[in-house]
Amino acid sequence: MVREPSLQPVRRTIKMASSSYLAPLRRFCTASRLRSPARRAVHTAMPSLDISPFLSGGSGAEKQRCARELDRACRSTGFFYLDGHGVSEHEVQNLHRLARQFFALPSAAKEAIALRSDEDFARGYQKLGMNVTKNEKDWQEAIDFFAEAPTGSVNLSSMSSLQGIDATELERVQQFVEGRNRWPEEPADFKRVVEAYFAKMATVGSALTRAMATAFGLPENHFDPMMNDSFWGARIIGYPALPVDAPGLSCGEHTDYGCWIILAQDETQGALEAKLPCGRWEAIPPVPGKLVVNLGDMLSVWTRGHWVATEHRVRHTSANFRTSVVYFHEPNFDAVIRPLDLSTVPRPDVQPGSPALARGLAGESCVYGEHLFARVSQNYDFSV
Ligand SMILES: O=C(O)CCC(=O)C(=O)O
Ligand SMILES: [Fe+2]
Repeated sequence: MVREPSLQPVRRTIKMASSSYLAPLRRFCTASRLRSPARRAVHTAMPSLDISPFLSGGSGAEKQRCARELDRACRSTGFFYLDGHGVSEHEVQNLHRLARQFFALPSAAKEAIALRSDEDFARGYQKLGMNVTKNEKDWQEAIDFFAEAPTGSVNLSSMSSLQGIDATELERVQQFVEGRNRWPEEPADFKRVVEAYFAKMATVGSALTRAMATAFGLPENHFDPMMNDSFWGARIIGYPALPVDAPGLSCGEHTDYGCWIILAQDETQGALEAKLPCGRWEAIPPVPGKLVVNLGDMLSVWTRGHWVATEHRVRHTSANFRTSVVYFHEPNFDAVIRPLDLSTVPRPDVQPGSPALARGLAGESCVYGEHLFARVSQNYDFSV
């Protein structure tokens, strides 16, 4: 017999937070302000989580502890370091080596896999200035990847905002969903290594999702129907130093769109920054052996903002060429996301960012693909 998920523990957890959600955030901001600058330089105020209980068969007690820690981190900072993820430091360094080799190629070789406005407009290489955040050019180049949905496998008719749109626009969504990734021929082992890394990230993302279900007192597989065909995304990003007179940033202030964003930074210090609940920007330095995780907008919908999709940005001002490999573990494209508990008071300061997200936060259904498509469509400037 399939047991109906009990929402009781969820209600309890979320209600407690809704009445006093600012308290842990205030504590966090005060505590991190009190740290000495020297301590902050080598360490960081961000929490750490060991996900291994959910990746490699931990005991019930270990999983409960991990889920509690996850809940705490997601309510306070919305950013945390990840241990026990199964990726060695050697693998991460190898990724960065390949990324640096790719970005060092002559532009013709990189343009051979350019992202194209007449194809799916979202997969492939973007030269410097092509990526845009909030209408400002980002000082970065990148290769973007998405899941490759088999033809006809995604149910676009479930997307309410698509019902009134014209055929051309619908065709664009279809092209986006069913597009194919563009892999460079050089470096020769790029595709093999990167695909293997993405496959590992998919298992890490699933483990985080099982931990989330446990944190809410739900069966571990509760989110499977919405996440079992993840429309994942990934970016391999190269950042030259940000010129002092650049109009934008290396990557402008934003929240990410889906669920779990898993970041492998290179060794550059002080580039990635997250906005703490008190409004202060905090550097997220790389820590050897650890990955960084932040939360996307759909986790905000499920929890009505009590798990924080934290704003972040990159300001890479030192002279080296920085690389970062970002994996987005996301819901299925046509997944319907609704708050887990409609009696929870939404957190008042969450910015909707798209009509679909606004509906989700208000408790109506929000189809992930609608939100994603709305946000991704604003990300590129094809005129450069
Ligand atoms: O470069 C980084 O470390 C983060 C980039 C980022 O936030 C993004 O691509 O969404
Ligand atoms: Fe991001």
